[in-house]
Amino acid sequence: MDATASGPGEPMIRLSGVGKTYDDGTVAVQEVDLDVAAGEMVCLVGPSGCGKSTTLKMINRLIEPTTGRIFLDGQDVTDADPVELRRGIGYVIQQVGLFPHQRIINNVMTVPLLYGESKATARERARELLDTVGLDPDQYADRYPHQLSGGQRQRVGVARALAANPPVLLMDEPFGAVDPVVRTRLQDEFMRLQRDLGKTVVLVTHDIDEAVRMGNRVAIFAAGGRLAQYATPTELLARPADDFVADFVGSTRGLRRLAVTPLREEHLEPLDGVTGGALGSAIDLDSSLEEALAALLRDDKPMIGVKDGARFVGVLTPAGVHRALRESLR
Ligand SMILES: Nc1ncnc2c1ncn2[C@@H]1O[C@H](COP(=O)(O)OP(=O)(O)OP(=O)(O)O)[C@@H](O)[C@H]1O
Repeated sequence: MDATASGPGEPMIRLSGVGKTYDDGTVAVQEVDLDVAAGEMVCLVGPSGCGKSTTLKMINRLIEPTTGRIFLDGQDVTDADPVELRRGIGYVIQQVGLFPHQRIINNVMTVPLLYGESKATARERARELLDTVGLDPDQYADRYPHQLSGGQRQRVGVARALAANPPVLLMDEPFGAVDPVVRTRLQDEFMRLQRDLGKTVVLVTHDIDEAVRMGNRVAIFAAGGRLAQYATPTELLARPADDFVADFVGSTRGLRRLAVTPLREEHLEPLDGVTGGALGSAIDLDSSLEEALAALLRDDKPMIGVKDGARFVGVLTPAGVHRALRESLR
């Protein structure tokens, strides 16, 4: 296949044989091939030092690859001007990198101002973006970074990365510095935002749960910068490519599969003839299998009712959960 061909169906990001050997001889990334479709969220995951950040930073040329080529929307960017390139790619890092002595609004306005917007337009845009990431501009715009919680600062980082309206966002451990509860909430919010805005996202994490929860596809890196597997969460958990991946996703990967497998109407049984006493409290059809199984166990009933909005659509039994898991791979 001609990797330079552009056109419909072309990936938004393509890494073709991209590798990095640092000057001291460290092979951080072996030759990696990786396509990311437009609007897709891809998570790079793996143990410490396996080359995830290096791979991410090669996409916006903060680090120069030593081999291979990188295509953005069909264009070879390996020789592009790195500064120009970075303007079209949002970048979010764990430490957020806000200017400590500037108010939140000014931190976000930096980017539209850089693009030559007037102060008034930049301010308006920054306020909209704060609102988009769930921070009330009336309350937060005039604060300084140290007057915000870690999770709030992280949202400002996302707002600033969105300010140039880039089609692509790169995120390096964006939710790493916050506690687990805030982390889950930020993950949920960000997934909703990404779906709404249709951004193409590459996100680095060392947390396999975060990766399979958020990624449409997940790239698992192994020591020495080897791409061990690139697959959907369901494929990855059900069919690890090798022992390293199997070990990394863990012996409880069956449970992880429950979290990433949606419930479907075809896995339900009809309501007919079911007496109220056999039925646990109802769950929504858009639940994951994990939520469904948790509800079954909680109610200690042989089956649970499933609703689509206000309408009962059937009952789920443990056998239905099992069938759903098996069929999720077809
Ligand atoms: N400037 C550098 N010079 C030499 N080696 C480097 C340099 N930067 C990173 N490395 C090495 O390259 C390898 C990959 O580093 P990288 O930061 O990409 O890993 P990572 O998977 O993101 O790790 P972590 O999860 O710990 O952040 C590591 O062995 C690291 O020590």
